[in-house]
Amino acid sequence: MTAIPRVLSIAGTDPTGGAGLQADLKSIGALGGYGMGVVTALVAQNTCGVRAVHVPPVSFLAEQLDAVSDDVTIDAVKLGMLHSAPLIEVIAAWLARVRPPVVVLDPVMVATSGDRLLDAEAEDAVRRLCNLADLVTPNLPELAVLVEQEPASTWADAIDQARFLASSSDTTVLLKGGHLTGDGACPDAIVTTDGVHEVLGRRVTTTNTHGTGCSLSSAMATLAASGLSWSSALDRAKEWLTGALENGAALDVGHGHGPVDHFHELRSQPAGFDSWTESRWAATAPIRAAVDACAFVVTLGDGTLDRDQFHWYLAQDAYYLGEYSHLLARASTLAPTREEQVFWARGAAAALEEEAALHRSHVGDGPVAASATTLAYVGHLHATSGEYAELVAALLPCYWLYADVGERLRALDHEGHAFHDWLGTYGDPAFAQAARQATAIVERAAQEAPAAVRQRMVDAFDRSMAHELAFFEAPLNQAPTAEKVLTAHH
Ligand SMILES: Nc1ncnc2c1ncn2[C@@H]1O[C@H](COP(=O)(O)OP(=O)(O)OP(=O)(O)O)[C@@H](O)[C@H]1O
Ligand SMILES: Cc1ncc(COP(=O)(O)O)c(N)n1
Repeated sequence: MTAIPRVLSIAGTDPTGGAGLQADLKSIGALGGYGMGVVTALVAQNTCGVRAVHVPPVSFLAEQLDAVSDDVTIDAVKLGMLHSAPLIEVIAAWLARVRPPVVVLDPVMVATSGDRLLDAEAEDAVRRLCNLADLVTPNLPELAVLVEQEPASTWADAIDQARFLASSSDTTVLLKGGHLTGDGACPDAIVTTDGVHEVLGRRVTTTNTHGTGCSLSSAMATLAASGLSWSSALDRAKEWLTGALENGAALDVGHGHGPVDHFHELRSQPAGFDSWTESRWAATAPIRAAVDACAFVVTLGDGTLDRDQFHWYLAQDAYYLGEYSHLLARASTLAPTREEQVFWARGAAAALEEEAALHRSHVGDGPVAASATTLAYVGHLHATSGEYAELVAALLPCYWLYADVGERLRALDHEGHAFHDWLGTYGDPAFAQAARQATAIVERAAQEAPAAVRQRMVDAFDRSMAHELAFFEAPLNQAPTAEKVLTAHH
């Protein structure tokens, strides 16, 4: 597998670019993949509806599929509009032969406009195809057809149906709550026979919903091919898609159900937008440079670090993570939305698991004597914990800096490296995603905060950055220079 996953969409077309193959290629690109496309059906449609469908001969579908797989290694496949049973048979035979490592099936049946995109007689063939897919992404009416039941009217019923499909087709189901009506939530979930990973999401008030299902499924295929688990892929895809829905109307495309903005994350911020997190990141560049240059990080990277000093650092890290978990749980308690509550609670659980793993692997059972440096960092975090915005600003550097430094350390790893077992744990895409989410939460909090709170956030963030530097310097027992770096900068 390459760093840039090669993702093939097998789908119908939408000449207005909001759904089908065109939406898939944009989604794959937006999430960092290389997109390829095989056309099942040419659809004359726009944001108002479908006008006509032209299906090339089935033999031509087979020729397109072979043209791709004879030449290119495919890391993931997304299946969208399949039109009819003969096409599905060709695709099933090709899948069985080529066996791409990731297969996502979006069982497209009816467009948002109400037009059929799948022959009614082909439903059985789609049911059988579910067995060949690693992930199936039905909306509620499609799920009902697949399990041959009435459409679920509650989320709990929908989860039961998804569990039934996961079990009967031996697959994983991404259950989508877009068709549920009700409060401000718009939940999705990864459902397996073993459990449910829910992503609550917020419902966007917009008519730009054309192609959301296509976009989500191809995003999932791309993220899975990048190494994310289905749960982590959904966390990331949902955040991206919600932003795409929020920005869709500004595209001003069509008069019906317009498209979402797949590339919203790449666009420059509107004039006058001042990113709080970016400005703190830039302002603390001297501290980040000092972290990169400090002897601990340098010798960990080149493998010459003293083992005792490494173990001392890990023990401090274990102590820190125990306390950090408490503060993440506190952020969850103070969070203004369910989504943020869940994010911090998951972070708290992950920090505890990491602490336990460190004890098992390197630290042992006994209590850790926290150093003055560690206590100072933890004390600072506690001091910010009276107010949500301030606390999350203080918590962010641990996520962001660790992901940032980890990426560079990971690049130095190789089989014979003295710290191979440790460096290999850096660069986890799920952690990078959590760091991005934490950054987005802090950005929102900063945008909404009154000036005085914003100022306290600056202080909280910058001090945490300085404590991070001191933490990295402590194992080699250098005098902490964090204070100096900060003072010199201000
Ligand atoms: N108004 C909305 N606000 C936020 N998320 C939404 C909204 N509508 C749909 N979604 C999300 O979009 C994705 C697609 O969901 P949906 O249930 O609409 O599937 P679909 O019907 O297959 O989509 P399509 O509109 O392409 O047919 C899901 O992640 C869902 O939660
Ligand atoms: C080729 C094609 N594939 C899928 C959809 C479903 O998307 P939506 O339900 O948003 O119209 C579509 N309209 N066209």
